[in-house]
Amino acid sequence: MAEMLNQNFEAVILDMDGVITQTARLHAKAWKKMFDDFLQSRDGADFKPLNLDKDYNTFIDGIPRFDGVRSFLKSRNISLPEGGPDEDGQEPSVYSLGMRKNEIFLGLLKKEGVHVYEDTIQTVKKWKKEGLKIAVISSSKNAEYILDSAGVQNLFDVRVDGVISEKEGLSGKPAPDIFLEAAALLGAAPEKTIVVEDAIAGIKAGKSGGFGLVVGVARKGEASEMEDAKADIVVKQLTEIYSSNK
Ligand SMILES: O=P(O)(O)OC[C@H]1O[C@@H](O)[C@H](O)[C@@H](O)[C@@H]1O
Repeated sequence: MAEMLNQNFEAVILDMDGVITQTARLHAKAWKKMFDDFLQSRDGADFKPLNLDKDYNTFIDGIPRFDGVRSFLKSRNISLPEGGPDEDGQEPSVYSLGMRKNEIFLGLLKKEGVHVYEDTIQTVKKWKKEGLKIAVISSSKNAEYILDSAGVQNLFDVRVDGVISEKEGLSGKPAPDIFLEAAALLGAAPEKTIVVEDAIAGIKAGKSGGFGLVVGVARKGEASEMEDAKADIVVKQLTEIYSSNK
């Protein structure tokens, strides 16, 4: 592994939820609660609940909020209106379901707080000392708030999140746009840049963007799906990567 990193990389771009902060689990919990409530009210007691391993990882994880709603509904052949901030909120729509999920997510964040993964913080500090430029990216519109709450905002030279992506018209993962934008802002060529991801959509985005190394972080042992998505290396913790970048 050290050999693979011995290639004079200039920069690292890390995903936030699940790589830097322990918030991926809260997103998953909020999505499940929102969709299970919706499916139950639509289909009654026999409803087929959202399966976190299959449905969440395949259709929702890592992608922008309303893309996640659309993608899961499509997987169940459910069609809903788009809706929007001006609707009365009574009828389910892509917008109202997405906003309901965010309400549940923010409630969980408030209750549980934001915690970081120490292996990531330690590794980022080491990379910074070695002279690598570091960016954080996230599909989430809550990224700035989460990084601030965790007190780690200053570790990163650049941030491209869900709010910025919308403003700039960037396509969501698995499109590579968010990573390419972060690399451009860092002034680093993609082939000289490492991408660190925990979601399959993010690994696919890193690969299609032509990044020099795509690292999958499989904290719960989901390594084989990451290998299938062509991650260059898969680790359980970032401290497994020991590079002097020389
Ligand atoms: O709804 P938000 O906070 O803008 O986040 C969108 C997505 O952000 C990603 O980082 C998460 O992995 C997804 O689960 C989440 O749905």
